Amino acid sequence: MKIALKPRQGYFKSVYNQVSVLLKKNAITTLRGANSPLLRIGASFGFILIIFLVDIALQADMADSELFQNVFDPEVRSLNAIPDCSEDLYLKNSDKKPCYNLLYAPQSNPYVKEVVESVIVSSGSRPGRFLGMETAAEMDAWLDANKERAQATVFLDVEMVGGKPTGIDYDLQTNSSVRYFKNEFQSPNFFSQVPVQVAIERESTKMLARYKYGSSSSQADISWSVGVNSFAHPPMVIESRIPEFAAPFLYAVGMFNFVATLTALVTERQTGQRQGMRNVGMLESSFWISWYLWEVVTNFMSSTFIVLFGMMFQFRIFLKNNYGLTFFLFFLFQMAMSGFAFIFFAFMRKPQSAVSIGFFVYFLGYIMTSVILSGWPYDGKYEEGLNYVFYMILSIFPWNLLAKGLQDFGDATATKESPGIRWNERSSYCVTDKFSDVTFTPGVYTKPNCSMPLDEIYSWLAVEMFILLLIAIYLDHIVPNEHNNYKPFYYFLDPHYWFPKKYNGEEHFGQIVSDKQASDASPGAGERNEDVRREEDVLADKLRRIVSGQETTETEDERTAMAVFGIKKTYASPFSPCGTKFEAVKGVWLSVGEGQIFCLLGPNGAGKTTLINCLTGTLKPTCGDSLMFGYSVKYELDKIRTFLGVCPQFDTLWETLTGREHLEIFATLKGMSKAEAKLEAEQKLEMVQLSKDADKPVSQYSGGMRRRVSVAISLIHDPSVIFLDEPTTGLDPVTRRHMWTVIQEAAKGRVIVLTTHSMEEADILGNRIAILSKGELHCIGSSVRLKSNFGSGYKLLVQLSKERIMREPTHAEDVISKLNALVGYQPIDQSNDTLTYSLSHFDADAARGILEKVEKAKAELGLQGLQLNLSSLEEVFLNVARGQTGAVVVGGSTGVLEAEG
Ligand SMILES: Nc1ncnc2c1ncn2[C@@H]1O[C@H](COP(=O)(O)OP(=O)(O)OP(=O)(O)O)[C@@H](O)[C@H]1O
Repeated sequence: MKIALKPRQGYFKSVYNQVSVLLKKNAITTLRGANSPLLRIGASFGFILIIFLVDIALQADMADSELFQNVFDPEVRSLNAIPDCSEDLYLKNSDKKPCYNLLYAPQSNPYVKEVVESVIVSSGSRPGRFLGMETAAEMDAWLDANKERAQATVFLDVEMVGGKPTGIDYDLQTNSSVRYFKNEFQSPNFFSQVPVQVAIERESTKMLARYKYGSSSSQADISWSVGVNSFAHPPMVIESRIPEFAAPFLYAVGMFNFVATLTALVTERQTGQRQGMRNVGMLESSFWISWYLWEVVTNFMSSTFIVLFGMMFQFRIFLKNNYGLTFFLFFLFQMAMSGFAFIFFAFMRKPQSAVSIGFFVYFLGYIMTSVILSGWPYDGKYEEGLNYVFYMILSIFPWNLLAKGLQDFGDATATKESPGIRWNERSSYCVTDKFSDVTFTPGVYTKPNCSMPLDEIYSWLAVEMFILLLIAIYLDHIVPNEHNNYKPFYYFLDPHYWFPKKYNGEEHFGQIVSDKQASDASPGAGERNEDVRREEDVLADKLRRIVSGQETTETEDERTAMAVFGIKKTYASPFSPCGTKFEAVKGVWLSVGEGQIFCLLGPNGAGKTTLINCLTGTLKPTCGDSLMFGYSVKYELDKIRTFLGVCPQFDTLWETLTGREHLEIFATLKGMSKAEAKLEAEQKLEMVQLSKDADKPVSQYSGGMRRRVSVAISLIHDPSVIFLDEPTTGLDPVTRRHMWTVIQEAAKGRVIVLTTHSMEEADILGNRIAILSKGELHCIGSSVRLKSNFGSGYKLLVQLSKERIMREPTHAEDVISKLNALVGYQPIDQSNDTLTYSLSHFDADAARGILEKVEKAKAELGLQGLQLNLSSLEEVFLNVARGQTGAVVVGGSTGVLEAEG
């Protein structure tokens, strides 16, 4: 029958209430958890501190240089000596051949030779370091063939008048490679060109003077000494190089939030918390909105702290640029990174991988940002050729935009006089035109040869943060989740996704009926236990009546408040459609009446949890469906969830939330108001005897206490159908008995499906019991019925009088023959004075009838005692479990749906 659904809140009200409570959950778990805000604030502070210290270290390093010191009397450097190409200039060629200080030409000219020899002597060089040639072309060819072997070349053209040299023209070429040695980049001009030039000029002049005035003339004695030094100067202002190295550190702050968000999301899914919330009716929109808003809150906080700490440490990029601009850059960057975290979430199964993913993303971003900081592709040429493609592609990654923004902020505050960027200049400061066309206004920062101004960066990041969220939601639908549920990639194109198809009972159940007919006709179908077969037939008849229109899903029928029609579940990897498939549940039919507790027993791996997951909508069954109070699980799950309570096999609780907070959150998700949720939490905590510990975090609960919280959650908001998957695991005997009372109380007017490995529990609680093994139901019925069908049934134990047997040796034979006549069988065992009769073929009434007959003859036969025993459920369970190997004892049957036991 269809039950009236509880009045539901409107969609927007539901979303509002659910989002509020989910935000509260996120706030509490973050505040109390390992990802405490202290860590996030600490990350902002820590990285800004690192930037500050690195800046100080760099400034100290620069301060050693003469440039940054007061120089009153600069040191004069003598330029007389030509440095040795190997020892002073470290000219190393790859083939390790000797190097030369100077190549000269023409070597056949005696005046040239004279000049060069004087150069060698005056500069104290080794003669082997000078190589003579004939022409300039010869020297060029030598240089081409001998890389990095010569420091300089000189071609001297000697003018001759009257057989005497009167003047010299010379061409000097020097090696212009800049080399790093002696801890600095050495200027080739200073180190080689000027000394060679000075030496050639000096010795040429001396040689010309000697020939003009005669070598003995005093006029030929020319003194020549050159030295260089810089101007005396005040120290140069040491400029901060923060913009050059801060980007990776500030990017790292954003990665903290990224990893924290990813870990929290994946943990929520892996532990089953997300599914648990879905089971009580959490809307997908509430889930995503709550996470998104939570990201807004945390990223707002984190960005504010970055800016505040930056200002506290007196960084010009935070002090001189508009605060709003720096804040927005970090905030929008972090929001876009949250979008990336949501995307990774769709693919991740283990929260531990979040850190590795974080490292990978950081490393990727680090490499990319190094390129961005070199100025490409956000320069004036961004529209040229392939540049535009890279411009677009690189802009997709938020870290590149962060690096560009930081670079602009840095450039705008490069010196103490730099004005920084003001709010209303966020677009105009960046000028694409070539430098020459740019108009500079004093006090206004202008960046020439620039594209992607801050305004555009914000737009890109803002669009990204929404688009990445949409992509993440889409991926969340199409990537198989932890239960292998997923939608086809084109799901949003299917009109039924937006406007659900009206569910047609006839069409839908018609398919199940024809599948049933086909399976009945298959070989081995007749070997099923008769009770199981009868259950199937009764339910299949009901379906046929629904299909033929004689009955509707709403037809009053208390015995089938919940009816399961041929549920099958096959597990197969969606990534390998050709892989092996495994049928965990092989077509189960069963019904549970209103007010009944239905116990589902079975060995490990029998398929109990899979069946329960199919019935609660956690798993999509491969075939079949189920009606709960007239509603189809396949088509009307959202309605069913309003009257469904689920206690999963494993507790899906948040370690940092208290028992009370759990109950309040789940009650609100189920649609209760704040005040109602509070009251409900109080009542349920009392019901499971947790009131005393209600305000302790779950991390301080024992296994049994956690189990009780899970049971309490399943009882919230008066559900009509409750699934309890091993609810009493880990409870002590006293608490377990109390829990049994709770379950029995809860069963009134409801349907309870319970799985347990405790036979005692099933015996006491179960109105009906079914044993599932290897995905198939092997028996179904009351405890008594199962015991008589699958156990050794009833046994009658008769105790004879010991004294009489001693006195009259024939007495025993006499009594046995009379008893045999009364019972109708021979005893199966006779030990001392006790006879055991097997009544395995008798049902409870017949066995009781025999007991009564023997009871009446008790005095006449002089019997000491009588006992009627029934085999235990454990024996039944073992028999059925063993029965899979062929030893099942199949008993007779009476009606299936009668209220037995
Ligand atoms: N996601 C899955 N993919 C593949 N096989 C699965 C999956 N989940 C369960 N199974 C398999 O289905 C079978 C039934 O598992 P299920 O958890 O339903 O058993 P169970 O009766 O609840 O066992 P237990 O008493 O140990 O809880 C097992 O063989 C299990 O290995």
